[in-house]
Amino acid sequence: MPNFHTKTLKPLQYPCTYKETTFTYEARSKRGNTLVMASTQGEQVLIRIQQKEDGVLLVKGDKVTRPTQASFLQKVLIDFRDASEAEEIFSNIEPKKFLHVKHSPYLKEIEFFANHFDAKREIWVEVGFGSGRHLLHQAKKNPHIQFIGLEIHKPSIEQVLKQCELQNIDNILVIDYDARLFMEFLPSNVVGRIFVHFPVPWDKKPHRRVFSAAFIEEALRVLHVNATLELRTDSPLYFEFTFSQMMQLSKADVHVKKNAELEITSKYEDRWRKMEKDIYDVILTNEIEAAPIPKLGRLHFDDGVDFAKIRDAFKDELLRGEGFFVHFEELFEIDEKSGLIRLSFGANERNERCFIQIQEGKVSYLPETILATKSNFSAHTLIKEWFHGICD
Ligand SMILES: C[S@@+](CC[C@H](N)C(=O)[O-])C[C@H]1O[C@@H](n2cnc3c(N)ncnc32)[C@H](O)[C@@H]1O
Repeated sequence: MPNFHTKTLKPLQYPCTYKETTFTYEARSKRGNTLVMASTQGEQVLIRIQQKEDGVLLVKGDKVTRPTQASFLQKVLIDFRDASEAEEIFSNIEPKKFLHVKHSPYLKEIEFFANHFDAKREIWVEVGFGSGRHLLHQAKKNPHIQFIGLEIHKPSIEQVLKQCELQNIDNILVIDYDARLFMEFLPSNVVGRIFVHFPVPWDKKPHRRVFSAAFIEEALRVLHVNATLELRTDSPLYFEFTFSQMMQLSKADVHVKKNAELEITSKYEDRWRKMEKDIYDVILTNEIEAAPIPKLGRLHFDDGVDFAKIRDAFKDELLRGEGFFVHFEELFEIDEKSGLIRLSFGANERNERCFIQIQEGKVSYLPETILATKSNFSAHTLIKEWFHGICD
């Protein structure tokens, strides 16, 4: 992440503009950290100034506001450095130092699936596509199918997008998102096949596996009748675990194969075969048409709150619910009536890091794009109760 270190920053008068960047306000926390709200070319960026033990200030972009291009963050930091006449001790904010996943029309953000994705043709999903050999092979062989590739490893994403470009493959959408939570974003009965090939076995921490009762339930909802959820693994423990999860369904059509050949083998499969390991397939066929679900909206607050009351009651606090949590991390004050709360919340597997902005009593999330997934909604309800507990 771009950042610079300095011993001094000249205070700015807010709001002010320097070159193409506008600095709107500054907010301070009791821990001695500062946030500066900046915007450039229509993008909002929060700058975080952290007081280090040796008196040095670390200035960087806050992770919560992610501009669409890393270069915007660099620009804002350069303008802030110059506007506040900072003398850098260390810096890596000059352009061209950061590599990021290349822009591609096939790389999508979760917002796309929440608000714009229209399932016009049958969808096949591959979870954790890795080198992408299987995904690319299937996409070339089935041009009438819309593929969605889920992966959390950036170099693998980069590699598959490059192959799509080189091989003119236009029926794969790629998303950097945890597969355990992704299915919630798909409509019911639109998917023909879900491939989970050689998932990380997590033999010592089975709760981290992609497969769980909740994952199977969501997978069955998105699969159309006669469509399949397919696990391929070299781990006997993963195989037994998945099979027993499927056997807990009240009715299930499950097929099991050992050492079946596929048309294409992945890098992992090649490795296990060389080691003469057994390979297991577990294939669950969906037999039930699921009810449609509404599109996921965004979370928002209807009621106002009193910032001074919240500020006086605030402490670093962790609240837990079933499968979700809310962590109120730090409160920043802009003035008597306005401030920001930095928090993380949502599913235990994948949480949102964001701010709650309170300005003249009005409450909103920053960024505004927090989606009402099941876990986020439960956490949001807990946040509202917490506000009511303090303000009522
Ligand atoms: C062992 S590799 C297998 C890759 C590929 N399927 C193959 O057969 O070669 C597992 C892959 O799953 C990805 N992965 C792990 N957990 C994931 C999750 N929760 N959601 C999406 N992808 C995940 C990893 O980044 C990794 O690329």
